[in-house]
Amino acid sequence: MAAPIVNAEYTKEINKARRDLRSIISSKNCAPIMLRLAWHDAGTYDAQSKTGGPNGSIRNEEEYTHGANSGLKIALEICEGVKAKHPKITYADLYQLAGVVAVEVTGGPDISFQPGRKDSNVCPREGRLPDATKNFQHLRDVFYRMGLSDKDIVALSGGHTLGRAHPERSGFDGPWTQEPLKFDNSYFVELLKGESEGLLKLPSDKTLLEDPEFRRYVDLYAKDEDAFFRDYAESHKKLSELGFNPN
Ligand code: HEM
Ligand SMILES: N=NC(=O)c1ccncc1
Repeated sequence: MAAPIVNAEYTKEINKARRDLRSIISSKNCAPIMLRLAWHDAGTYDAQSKTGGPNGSIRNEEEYTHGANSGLKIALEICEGVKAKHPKITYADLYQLAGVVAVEVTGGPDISFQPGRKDSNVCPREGRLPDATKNFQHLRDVFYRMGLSDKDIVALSGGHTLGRAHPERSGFDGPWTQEPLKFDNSYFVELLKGESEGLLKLPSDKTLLEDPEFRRYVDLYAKDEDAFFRDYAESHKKLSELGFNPN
């Protein structure tokens, strides 16, 4: 499929869709699942083969039925309503815009959004997203494959400041923080606190404490929310533009 021409008309549609997404995500309290959707569309990227990535392919049943994507059809259906109002916007741009708005409306950092992603119906094989039961080596294997760094891995894991796990989706249960609709550095504060009644820590979260390079960033972000916001915004933008060269 061709990349959209990002002219004044397309930019106007993006701005209208951004306003619609702000209203919908705020009123439905669905920021967490919208952020997860954006991350799952982008997180399939393979830098070596230049396949996968933020291209809207997750809208296809072949991909949204992957185990790691369990529950995401809810977010896809919400996006369909916005797509119907703004048909010229690609799914690839729409999902990444939803992710940026989800962070914004929950009090997180502003993430600059560059439109122009093209859609693809080529679905990557299952298994490109990280496995919550595995450790720091697995995280490096998956994120390095995308072309991301240790700092990106820790900063982006801070996305778990939002939302919760659902037993029927992943087998895990519960929120990571006391305020799962507030984007802040509490994921890292809780990580350093250790086990807390009712709060979740995945094995893939706890592994960030075990590796000295990861641990350095956990300590920084728990202490300095501005540093977390700065690095998160940079890493989120990188993730949302994997394989995409804005003109
Ligand atoms: C580092 C590797 C990661 C692993 C292994 C992982 C794993 C998981 C799992 C198992 C869930 C629970 C799904 C459910 O039961 O609903 C989840 C939820 C979530 N993840 Fe991740 N995740 C990772 C990274 C990320 C990243 C990079 C982001 C975004 C920047 C993110 C954002 C979210 C959000 C917002 C939720 C909550 C969704 C909801 O409330 O419906 N995760 N993650
Ligand atoms: N954010 N990541 C996820 O939701 C997830 C990733 C991998 N497997 C299950 C769920």
